[in-house]
Amino acid sequence: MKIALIGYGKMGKAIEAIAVAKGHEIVHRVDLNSQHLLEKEELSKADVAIEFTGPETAYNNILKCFAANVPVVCGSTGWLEQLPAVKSICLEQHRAFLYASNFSVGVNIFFEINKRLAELMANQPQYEVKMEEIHHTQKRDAPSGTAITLAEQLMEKVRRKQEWVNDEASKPEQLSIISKRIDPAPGTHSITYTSAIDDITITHTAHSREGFASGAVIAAEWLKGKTGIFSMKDVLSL
Ligand SMILES: NC(=O)C1=CN([C@@H]2O[C@H](COP(=O)(O)OP(=O)(O)OC[C@H]3O[C@@H](n4cnc5c(N)ncnc54)[C@H](OP(=O)(O)O)[C@@H]3O)[C@@H](O)[C@H]2O)C=CC1
Ligand SMILES: O=C(O)C1=N[C@H](C(=O)O)C[C@H](O)C1
Repeated sequence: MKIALIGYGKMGKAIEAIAVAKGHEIVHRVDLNSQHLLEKEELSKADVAIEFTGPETAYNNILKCFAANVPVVCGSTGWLEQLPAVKSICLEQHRAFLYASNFSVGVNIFFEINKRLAELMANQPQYEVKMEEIHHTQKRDAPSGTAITLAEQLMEKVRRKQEWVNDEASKPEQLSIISKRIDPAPGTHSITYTSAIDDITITHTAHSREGFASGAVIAAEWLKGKTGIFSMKDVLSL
């Protein structure tokens, strides 16, 4: 498979190592100095694009992939307000798009555990709940995209929490997400339910970027030749 890597930083390089080891060809490595590779004629040489740049650039890069009719796997976080627009353009233009706030198999299983635990806690108001995420100091967005996904899943079930705040909660209906930036943490997410009697904590700790990168390559292999909007739940049949 011919892959265009849009974003050739920490993730782009980790994805390249795994893709090449699996026999894929990297046809473009796009960073800030090689924006011409996002032109239609260049991008359309790829079977699939994998986009890991950052919050300010993801939206335009995805639209460039749509313009070139290249399926796009996007892992950039911090741009979720533009996600509805991307989805409607994808459907209008019959393109292929797969977004995940976290591509690791472990975190996608953790998402399912989070939903089930939240379901069990829905009618247990004696438990207060809060979240914590820890990442390296180069991370530009807070809270992490993964933490936002976890918070949204939790609030869907635990209706006493109505909004997340990236701070200590000041109102009972707020869900606190505390963000810590400590090197070299690749990504740790915890959810803790606390009552007067006990605590329950679930934690996912990434040991490296390998899980995110290999999940993105699996997603790209899966997306090639498809049309529509997908998630890792589709890829992993969860
Ligand atoms: N969904 C997931 O599983 C994961 C998501 N992420 C997310 O992925 C994103 C990237 O993370 P990471 O690799 O650590 O970040 P880095 O800062 O290491 O890399 C970002 C790369 O994007 C490039 N870039 C910036 N702007 C553009 C642009 N307009 N077009 C093309 N390339 C551009 C940068 O180029 P230059 O070097 O020239 O500045 C750099 O190569 C973040 O949003 C992060 O949160 C990270 C890990 C896992
Ligand atoms: O920027 C990172 O590094 C990571 N970003 C993703 C996020 O915002 O959730 C996924 C992972 O935790 C690493």
